[in-house]
Amino acid sequence: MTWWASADDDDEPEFDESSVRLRPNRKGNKPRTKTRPDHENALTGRILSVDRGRYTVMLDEGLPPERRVTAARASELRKHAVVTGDRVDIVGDTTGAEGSLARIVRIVPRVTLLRRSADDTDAVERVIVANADQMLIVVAAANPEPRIRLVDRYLVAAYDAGVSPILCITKTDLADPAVFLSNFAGLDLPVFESRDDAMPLAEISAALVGHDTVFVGHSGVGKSTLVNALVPDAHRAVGVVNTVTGRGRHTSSSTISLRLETEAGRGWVIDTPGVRSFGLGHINTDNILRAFTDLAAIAEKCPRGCTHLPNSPDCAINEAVAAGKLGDTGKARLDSLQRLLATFAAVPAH
Ligand SMILES: Nc1nc2c(ncn2[C@@H]2O[C@H](COP(=O)(O)OP(=O)(O)OP(=O)(O)O)[C@@H](O)[C@H]2O)c(=O)[nH]1
Ligand SMILES: [Zn+2]
Repeated sequence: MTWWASADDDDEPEFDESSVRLRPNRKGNKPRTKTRPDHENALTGRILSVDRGRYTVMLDEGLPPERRVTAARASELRKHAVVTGDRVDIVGDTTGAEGSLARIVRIVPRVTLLRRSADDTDAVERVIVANADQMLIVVAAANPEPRIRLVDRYLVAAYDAGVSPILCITKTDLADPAVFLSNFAGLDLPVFESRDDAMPLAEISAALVGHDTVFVGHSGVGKSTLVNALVPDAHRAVGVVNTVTGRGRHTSSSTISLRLETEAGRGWVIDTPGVRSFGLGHINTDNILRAFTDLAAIAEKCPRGCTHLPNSPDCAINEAVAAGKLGDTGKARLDSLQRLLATFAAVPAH
């Protein structure tokens, strides 16, 4: 379905994206505007960054080459979050000239939507990134100490959003990450180990080509170091965005899309310096199980409402593992699943 705003909206005043709040558990974020297919001249592009109501849009390839256009939401879209990674149609002044401002009149239906609650009890949710298909979770082997629970939260958020997680453990020069990594042995989780004097850039790049990968991780884990090594002009790109929007240096705390260029192809790195953890108030546990395809098939034989936790009566997965049917791998998988489900179960009801 296509959603259009009216053609004659005035540009909206500045609007702080962080204050856009959505009702919980709503599927997607579809603007409820009337269908107005009168934007035949609309150009489609991708939101690279958002800064207080101004969006930097990179037009699709084939359109004026990689033109970056500053745009604002048409008024009928103003209650709907438009976020980094969104694909949008824009009209009006799409020249990208200094001081020009185009209007966003349509959000192309999203493939994925990464959301978080402000905290676990928050009844509202925030949209972080649209259309990412991978999440690179960056943790340090030490300084700061890695936290299993935080990684679990990222994993739960990724599985819920239908985004494939990848783990990158940095600062392996400071500590051996083997014990920490053993916690994730049961997962289908590619793992990269990195130290700043020997970063596996070719391997990480290869995993990112052809994907939109959102990087998450606490401040200080070496995320910027990694992003700058992967995308050498990352700093320049940030500078360009700031110049175009004419705003200060606040983009360092916002989500930004950076183009990854490699000999093997291109991809997108979506840096999220401001997102430190994901509240899980909006999560649907079924989505966590769905990420464990092997176990999900067995869970079809579970009783209705089965939590699949260790004390769950007649749980088919627990029974299969206890009977040794899935071997050691199955046991590790179940341990991982149960830890993630417990992460969610620990969330207070609201
Ligand atoms: N020992 C060691 N230090 C590292 C490594 N990678 C990054 N660092 C250092 O860790 C500190 C934090 O690195 P950043 O890249 O700024 O980390 P960040 O996660 O982007 O943190 P913010 O910039 O605060 O968001 C810096 O002093 C880096 O030099 C590593 O592999 N080993
Ligand atoms: Zn079960």
